[in-house]
Amino acid sequence: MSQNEVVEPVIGLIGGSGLYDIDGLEEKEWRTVETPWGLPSDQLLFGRLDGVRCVFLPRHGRGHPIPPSRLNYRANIAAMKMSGVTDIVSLSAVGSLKEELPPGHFVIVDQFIDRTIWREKSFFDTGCVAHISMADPLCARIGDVLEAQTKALNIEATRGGTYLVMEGPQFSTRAESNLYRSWGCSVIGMTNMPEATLAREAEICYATVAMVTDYDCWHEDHDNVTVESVVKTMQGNSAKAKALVKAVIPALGQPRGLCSAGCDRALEYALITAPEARDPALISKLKVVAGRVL
Ligand SMILES: CSC[C@H]1O[C@H](OP(=O)(O)O)[C@H](O)[C@@H]1O
Ligand SMILES: Nc1ncnc2[nH]cnc12
Repeated sequence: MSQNEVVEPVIGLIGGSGLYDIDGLEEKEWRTVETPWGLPSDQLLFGRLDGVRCVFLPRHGRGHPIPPSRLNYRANIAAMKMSGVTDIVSLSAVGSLKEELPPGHFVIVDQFIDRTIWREKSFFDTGCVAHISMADPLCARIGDVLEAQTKALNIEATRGGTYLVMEGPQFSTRAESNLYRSWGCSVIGMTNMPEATLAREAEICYATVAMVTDYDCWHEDHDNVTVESVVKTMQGNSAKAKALVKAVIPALGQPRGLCSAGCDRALEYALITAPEARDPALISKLKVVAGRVL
């Protein structure tokens, strides 16, 4: 990868609760992509929007059969990488932890607090150890595009905010919800970690549009979150989300240089295992996500 390299972006879209397809895709084709970590949540939908190559994955599978803790996050991200994806936009339903972020509002998240405990969080393992930086876990370059396009479309959106990732599948207790509020978190959901970490390990730029569907369970003037309330609000959100996607893809899809935020070089100084101490079987799996540095 040279500093003068021209990248022809391929845009990955991960659709969350209530977002199971993309409007306006041409040359559409669902394809099975098998990875060294198994199968992703579903087939991937390949297509083009305004000539830009796109790959869509319904995070929980079509019909939403897979809960957050059982998603094969490694296969989902590896399948994106194997499909040539350079930039991922994650679309996620979230609860609001702040009065000023009402249902219908979008948050272009810039931080995470990861409270998940059951998930495989790295492609790397015994036989090849890597430590990437997660100081800035989301791609600010994609964030700039999302911010500009929400403004252009008059979508109420906030740039910046911390997404608390809980294990689920149960929603939070009120004490937990208030604890996360006291930590200054903006929104809560169950899926964006380890998705974002794995994207960074795979050197794919990743940004999240968190679409507020409810006030979780802390707000005295609002009912506690239910699946029904999430689905209902997402039905209202999905037209806006689809319009945003349609605007963002051509903006992100222009040929460019290396990512100004550096996500595409995340592994540059991350590997610590000496070549002679590496496990050949693991290295051969890792080639599809980290081949650039192996
Ligand atoms: C259906 S409510 C809970 C569910 O919705 C969110 O999913 P996603 O991030 O894929 O939109 C949340 O994280 C939970 O998985
Ligand atoms: N309140 C909430 N908690 C966790 N995940 C959510 N997804 C949508 N609303 C949520």
